[in-house]
Amino acid sequence: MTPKLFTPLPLKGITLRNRIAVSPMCQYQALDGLPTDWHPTHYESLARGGAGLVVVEATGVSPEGRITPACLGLWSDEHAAALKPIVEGIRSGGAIAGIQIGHAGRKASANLPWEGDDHIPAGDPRSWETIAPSAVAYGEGLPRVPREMTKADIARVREDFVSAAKRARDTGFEFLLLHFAHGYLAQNFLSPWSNHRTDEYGGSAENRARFMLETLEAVRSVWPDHLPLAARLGVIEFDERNEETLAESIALAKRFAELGLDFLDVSMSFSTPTAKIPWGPGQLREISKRFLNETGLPGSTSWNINTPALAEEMLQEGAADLVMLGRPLLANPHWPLAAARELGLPNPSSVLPPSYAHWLSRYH
Ligand SMILES: O=c1ccc2cccc(O)c2o1
Repeated sequence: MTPKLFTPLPLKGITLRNRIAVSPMCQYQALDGLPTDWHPTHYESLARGGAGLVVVEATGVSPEGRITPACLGLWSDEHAAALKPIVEGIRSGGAIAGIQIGHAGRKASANLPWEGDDHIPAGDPRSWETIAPSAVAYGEGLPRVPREMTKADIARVREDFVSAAKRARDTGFEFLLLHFAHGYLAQNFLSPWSNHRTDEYGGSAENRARFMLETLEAVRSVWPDHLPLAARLGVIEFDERNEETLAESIALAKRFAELGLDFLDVSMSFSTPTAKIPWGPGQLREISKRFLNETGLPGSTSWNINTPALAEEMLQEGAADLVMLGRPLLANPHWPLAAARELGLPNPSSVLPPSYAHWLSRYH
């Protein structure tokens, strides 16, 4: 029988050829938000390696929304045009082209992970002002206190998401993933760790979710109905209020579905350096299963899904409809071939393009 990992996944008007997605992974190779020679090769090789969906990395909806100065951006028509060859390369490799758009909030203006993974000092010409719901720093290597956002800031950033979504649409991306996780701006609004506002954007769960709800609704109005609109949501902080946070997140995901969200990627919140994250194989498996069961949304999850067998188990038990893989695909862009062989897919090399597959099935 065909392993579920290699069955197609219809999502609105598109169909993924299998359940393997390249999770958005920052490459830190951009210049002023524009792709360099690195990006087309990186993304096309992953598509040619057999993944069903390739999601381009966290892309800033504005210059100050980037995590680092080397992150991609989608704040101008020039940026959109520069991403077009990457869309075409992913498609020519046989995969669906997706993109994650976001704003880094209080984690913005940072050095590359291998160059400190910390805030660029305020006096450094490479740095920029960071903004967030409240003037509360993340801590540890990201100690800068962000400027509290005004209502005008909130409206501007929401419109930046809408503009980036329109550009992603017009550039040919067919899967849009809103970055509502990992301690970035949208998560900064949702989390009590970072949101101490006393206006309608702070306090209750409803108020803390307002930025996400308003942004989702605004993006939905410009994202084509026949294309899947997705969100990566940080559903748990791994702090003292996990059950409360999970209940709030499930209620929020149901509201997302009412507003037209088509797909949910279950991830972590990363709002505090004190989080006690239970690192390990399939660490979000049970949480993701609960989310998909209780919300009725199709979805995915990630984080240490590090073997084909684990990926297949998670799909079979309904913990995910799609697995978002990061490091396994960095280690081996042809991971789908290894998985096809391990899971016993008939003619496993068929997951690769004919120029590779033909020879892999001959001479033995
Ligand atoms: O969304 C993101 C973007 C960058 C990033 C980098 C390291 C670990 C992560 O979880 C990340 O998540």
